[in-house]
Amino acid sequence: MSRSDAPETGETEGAEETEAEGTPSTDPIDLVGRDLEVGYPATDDPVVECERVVLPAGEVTALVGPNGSGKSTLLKALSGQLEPWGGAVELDGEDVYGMADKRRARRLGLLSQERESPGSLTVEDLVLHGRYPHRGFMEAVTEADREAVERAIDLAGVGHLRERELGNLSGGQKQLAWIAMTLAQETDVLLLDEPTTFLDLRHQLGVLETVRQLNRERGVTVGVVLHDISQAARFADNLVALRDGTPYDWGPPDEVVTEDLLADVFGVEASVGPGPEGPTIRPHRPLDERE
Ligand SMILES: Nc1ncnc2c1ncn2[C@@H]1O[C@H](COP(=O)(O)OP(=O)(O)OP(=O)(O)O)[C@@H](O)[C@H]1O
Repeated sequence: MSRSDAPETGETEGAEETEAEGTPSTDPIDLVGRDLEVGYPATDDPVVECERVVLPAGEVTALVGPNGSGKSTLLKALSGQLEPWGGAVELDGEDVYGMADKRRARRLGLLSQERESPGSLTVEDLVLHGRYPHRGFMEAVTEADREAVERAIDLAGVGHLRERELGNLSGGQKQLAWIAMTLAQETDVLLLDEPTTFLDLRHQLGVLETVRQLNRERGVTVGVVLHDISQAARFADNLVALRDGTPYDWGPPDEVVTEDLLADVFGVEASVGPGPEGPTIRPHRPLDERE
């Protein structure tokens, strides 16, 4: 990793837990991975190896890299959903894999790419699933749950779909419903794996603006996998660029997005120049002139 000092910014390692169990914190919280080795039952070797990665407190960090570079795997490991073979993940100094499941789910929300739910479930019922960490499967829905569901439905803009069954929705509509479910968890940390997949441009921008709003107004720490590096550079405070399961570089987009990165990580020859909202990437040859 070439920028070992950058993510130290804002880290509050070992800070004392001040909030009541499970209550969303108002203080931003760092999520840190150390000496991670992450693999799957079907893999002989780890597919992600990472000495150190930090999602700085109260900031938005985008994970970028080519297909298969380990972005989803790293995000799952950081979320507490895929226990690393080696190393540790800590949230504000607390071992994420040592937390009780309910506590972890109240603090870390993951929008995964792997989603399963009965097609007969309505959008509103799906969003209510996001409240289970707060009330347990057997407990009655409270007024607080109802209010959180309404907030999440409103933020994701799926009010008009609330009675619709998932099985009858388009890919983009389903995506928004899953985003609403994740938002209903109301966690300190929000981890989103390709939240803009299936969405048209208006909804892509809407989802990213909503995430930014939660970050700005509630101090939510965000980790997000985005495929469009230009969009990631405009949107995020920090980028982590992965190559072959290992961070190649990390830091502010202006520093990370370089011609070397595009060549070494993405295999693309392009020039990078300053732009009004972040680096501008111009491929050396238009796509239609390539072989
Ligand atoms: N469930 C699994 N079992 C075995 N190997 C897996 C599993 N999921 C992912 N992998 C492997 O782990 C590596 C990293 O995959 P991962 O999905 O994390 O990459 P990614 O950067 O998110 O890719 P993409 O951009 O295509 O979504 C790949 O080689 C992939 O084949």
